[in-house]
Amino acid sequence: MKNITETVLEAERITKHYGDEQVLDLDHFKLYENAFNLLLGSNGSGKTTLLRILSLIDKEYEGQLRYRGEVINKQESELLKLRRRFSVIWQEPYLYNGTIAENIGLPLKLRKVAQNEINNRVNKLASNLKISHLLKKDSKEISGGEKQKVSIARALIVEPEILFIDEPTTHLDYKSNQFFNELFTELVAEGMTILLITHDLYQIKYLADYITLMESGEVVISDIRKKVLDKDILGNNNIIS
Ligand SMILES: Nc1ncnc2c1ncn2[C@@H]1O[C@H](COP(=O)(O)OP(=O)(O)OP(=O)(O)O)[C@@H](O)[C@H]1O
Repeated sequence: MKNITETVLEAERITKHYGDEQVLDLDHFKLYENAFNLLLGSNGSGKTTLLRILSLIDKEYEGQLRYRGEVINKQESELLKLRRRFSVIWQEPYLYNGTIAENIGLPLKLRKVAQNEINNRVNKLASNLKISHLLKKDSKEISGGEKQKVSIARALIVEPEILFIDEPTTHLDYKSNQFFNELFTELVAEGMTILLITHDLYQIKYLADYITLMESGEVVISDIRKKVLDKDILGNNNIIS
């Protein structure tokens, strides 16, 4: 059993409102370093809302976040520095106008990496992800599943310290799902921290190191996989698809 001890991100007493409606009321949330962290909960329980806050995309909340023990300052320049260490893969992939190669290389371009190095890294990653045949295509010319693979490549190209993934498997076939499950597991073994929102039974039963279960904007269970599964939460069919 893996030793899960170091937290890389922590959220303390976070609340979030949309208008008058309170959608998050979290006492504490911990993201464990070098671990496969899963976030579970039924539709509307607040998972994506929490992911947007932890990945520093949404700063309209009350409470505080800590990165490696230090309180995160909400100043834009500070947030940008940290955001550059994170990547997010969304449930609905969004590609920009241009070729697939340009889409995958964009985060490196924004980080002012030289074009020949961008080309080399894009080619290598595309080959690893078995999407080299898509590189010259226009972003409007590919299927939903292919778009999701490209958005995964765009997230991985910067070799993020933390990878946030919001249910990426909707558009993927069985084999592609297996492929990415193996890939994400390897990335964690190599030192990446992953936070994955999922309803997928296989990922819950076999891939998770640490599981947090949300209900109505609150964390109701938070523990290592074995202890959570011992509580038999999977009987709640709103958690798994
Ligand atoms: N932009 C928004 N404006 C108003 N309410 C919102 C907005 N985004 C989310 N909500 C509400 O916040 C609550 C939490 O939504 P969230 O998307 O975080 O849930 P979730 O657990 O990710 O759900 P799902 O499994 O369906 O993706 C829901 O009640 C939702 O209706």
